[in-house]
Amino acid sequence: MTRAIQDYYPERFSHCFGCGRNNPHGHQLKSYWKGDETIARFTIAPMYSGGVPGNAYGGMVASLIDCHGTASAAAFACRAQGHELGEGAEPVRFVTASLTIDYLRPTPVGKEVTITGRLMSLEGRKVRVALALAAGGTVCARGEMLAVQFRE
Ligand SMILES: CCCCCCCCCCCCCC(=O)SCCNC(=O)CCNC(=O)[C@H](O)C(C)(C)COP(=O)(O)OP(=O)(O)OC[C@H]1O[C@@H](n2cnc3c(N)ncnc32)[C@H](O)[C@@H]1OP(=O)(O)O
Repeated sequence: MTRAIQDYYPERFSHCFGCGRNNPHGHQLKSYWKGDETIARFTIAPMYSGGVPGNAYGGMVASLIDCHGTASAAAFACRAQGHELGEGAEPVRFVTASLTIDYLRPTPVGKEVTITGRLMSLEGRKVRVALALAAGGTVCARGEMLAVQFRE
């Protein structure tokens, strides 16, 4: 299988609770290209239940959208520079400056969900990404992110 976008993050930036491959206690979300968009798949464990059993709590939904969004921003920026992840220099890294989430309907636990990302705009260090989390083909939450390229 193709390497995930997060697998290209340098070691020192791979400790994120949501998507760091070096965080054994975290979710280790993996995001991939799907055509011109990005996709991640994840099954939320029942322990992340919200107030209603069977439904995920909102922070978990936001966390998945957040980590997929920053990975997508890095991939979109890389491709816009004319190369793919893993080619040439280290990929640029992005952090979330702003994230809005619309919770449209409950997100189930124990079932695979998909998180997709679409490039909205790219302007200097700023990348805007439209995000959606769906279960069984039904969109449960939408997000919009402003990711800013990290100044090291
Ligand atoms: C945590 C560090 C990790 C680093 C590695 C990541 C690896 C990946 C790991 C996975 C990560 C998982 C994901 C996570 O959880 S990432 C963790 C959650 N996010 C953070 O902790 C980020 C905290 N914020 C910052 O560090 C700074 O504010 C950043 C770096 C974002 C910008 O500060 P910086 O001094 O660098 O730049 P700037 O202030 O000149 O702004 C630049 C431009 O952006 C515009 N702007 C800024 N904010 C907003 C806003 N809220 N709404 C609208 N616009 C905003 C601003 O007007 C300007 O526009 P323009 O005037 O140029 O047109």
